[in-house]
Amino acid sequence: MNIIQTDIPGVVIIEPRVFGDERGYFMESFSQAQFEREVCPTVFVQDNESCSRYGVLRGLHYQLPPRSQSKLVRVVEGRVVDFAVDIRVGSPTFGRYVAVELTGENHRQLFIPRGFAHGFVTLSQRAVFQYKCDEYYAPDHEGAVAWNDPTLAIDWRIPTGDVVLSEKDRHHPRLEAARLFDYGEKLY
Ligand SMILES: Cc1cn([C@H]2C[C@H](O)[C@@H](COP(=O)(O)OP(=O)(O)O[C@H]3O[C@H](C)C(=O)[C@H](O)[C@H]3O)O2)c(=O)[nH]c1=O
Repeated sequence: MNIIQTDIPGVVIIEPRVFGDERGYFMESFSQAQFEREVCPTVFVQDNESCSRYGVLRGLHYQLPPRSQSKLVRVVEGRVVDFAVDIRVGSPTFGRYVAVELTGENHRQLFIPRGFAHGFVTLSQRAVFQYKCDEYYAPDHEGAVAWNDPTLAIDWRIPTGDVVLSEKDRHHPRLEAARLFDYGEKLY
C-alpha cells in the first residue's frame, strides 16, 4: 500500500494495491500487521457502514476521551469528500482540516487519529461508506461541531441548498462552545 502524508501530521491517505483483471479487481482492503508496520500501532475493534444519498452531510462528529476514536474510512461505492478537523486544544494545527475525495473507484482510505472531528459530504447519487474504529461506540461520550462553523469555514464542495442533515446535525455547537480534546491526553 502507498501512504500519502497530508498537511496535518498523523492524518494519512492510504492507497491499497489493487489487482485488476478482466473479471474486475481484487485488493486487500485492510491488514492489521501492515497497518501497524506502516501507519501506527492502532488496533481496530468496530467496523461501521453507512449509505447516503446525494447531499447528505454527516458530521462533524467525535467521541471524547477516554472513549475517543481513531478511524480508517473508505468509500465502497460512490463519491464523497471526507474531512478531518484537528480539535486538540494546544495542537499546532488546531482548527485546520484535511479534505480528501474518497470514491469506489480510487479506493483511497483516510486515517483519522483520535482528537479529530470527522465528517463527509455525499457527491454521488448514492455512497456506501465503511470505516474502522479503534474504540467502541459510546453515545454518552459523543461530541460534535457545527458543519457550518464560521471559524472553521469549511468548503464542503456542494451548494449549501443541497446539504441534507440529520436533526442532530442541525444543532451542534460552534467550535468555541464545543467540548474539545485536551491535547495533553494520550490520544492512542
Ligand atoms: C456512530 C454509531 C451510531 N449508531 C446508531 C445510533 C443511531 O441510532 C444510528 C445513526 O447514528 P448517527 O446518526 O450518529 O450516524 P452518523 O450521522 O453517520 O454518525 C457518524 O458520522 C460520522 C461520519 C462519524 O465519523 C461517526 O462515526 C458517527 O458520528 O446508528 C450505532 O449503533 N453505533 C455507532 O457506532
